[in-house]
Amino acid sequence: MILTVTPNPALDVTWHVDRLRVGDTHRADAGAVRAGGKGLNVARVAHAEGAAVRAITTAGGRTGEEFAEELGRSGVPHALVRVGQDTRRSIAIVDEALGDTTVINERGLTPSDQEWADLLAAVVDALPSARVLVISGSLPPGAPDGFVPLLIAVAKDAGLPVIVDTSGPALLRAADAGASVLKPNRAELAEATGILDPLDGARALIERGAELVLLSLGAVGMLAVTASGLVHARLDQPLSGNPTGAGDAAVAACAVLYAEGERDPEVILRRATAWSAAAVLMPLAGDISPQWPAIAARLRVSHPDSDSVRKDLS
Ligand SMILES: O=P(O)(O)OC[C@@]1(O)O[C@H](CO)[C@@H](O)[C@@H]1O
Repeated sequence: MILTVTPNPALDVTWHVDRLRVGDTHRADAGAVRAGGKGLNVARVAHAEGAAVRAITTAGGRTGEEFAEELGRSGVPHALVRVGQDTRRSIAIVDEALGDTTVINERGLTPSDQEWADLLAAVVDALPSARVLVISGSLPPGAPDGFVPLLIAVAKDAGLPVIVDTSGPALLRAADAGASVLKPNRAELAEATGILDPLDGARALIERGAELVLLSLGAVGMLAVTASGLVHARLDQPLSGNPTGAGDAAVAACAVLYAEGERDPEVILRRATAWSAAAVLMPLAGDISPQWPAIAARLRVSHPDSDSVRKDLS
């Protein structure tokens, strides 16, 4: 079973508009509302692809009620820790003309010390039936610095690999704690490490203790960086659509393969890049197109040296 934990879930609202103009008034059909947050999207995608999953997260207030109802309807196996604060919202506005998406993420409200302890206990309870732990998404303001390292430690003690997709200082802490896989995008990597060169940034995470860094690069595809080398995968032609949740689909692919015992970075990178691109074709985060095997067949995969990667990324 793939166990996901989302410390800062969101009620996702997605609007589709013909053309987004800053400062203008727009009319849209009723927005689609989903129980979101990165770990929820990972669980949805893996569940839809037939994997056994369990999504653990918090829910509170009126938004939390709506979140819990939608999650119940989705059929994704889950456990909710009830908290006193309202679940935050995340707004995605898809510009149909540009094929681009603007996202506003509320920062989220801080759970109490007891609620953090309840969330940790829910994860610890589920660990015995898990084959991989996924920690995904931002942390709410005021989150304890030690929360992500503690989750990694308990999972590693139980013999499980841990995949982490987070941002800010938590990304560095996850590397220091020896996460098996980290999946930053270019901006998150530069912000967390303070290193502008993406290759040097990814290698800094490996030196700190991560085994594999999957660096998502948008239209340029994805890079797998390990202590022993580099693999690059990209599509022959980038796809346009809604990229929200594309990174979560990559994490889902990685989690499914890790749960099956796969550890080859190239195999993982191929599936992650294909699922990520297949997510862009779907209107809502948390879904991937059933066309993903055809997309996988269009991948160009290489084992480049550092200089040619840098040229590609400049
Ligand atoms: O604030 P975070 O946790 O970084 O991102 C939250 C979020 O934008 O990410 C998902 C898409 O990846 C959405 O479902 C979700 O609401």
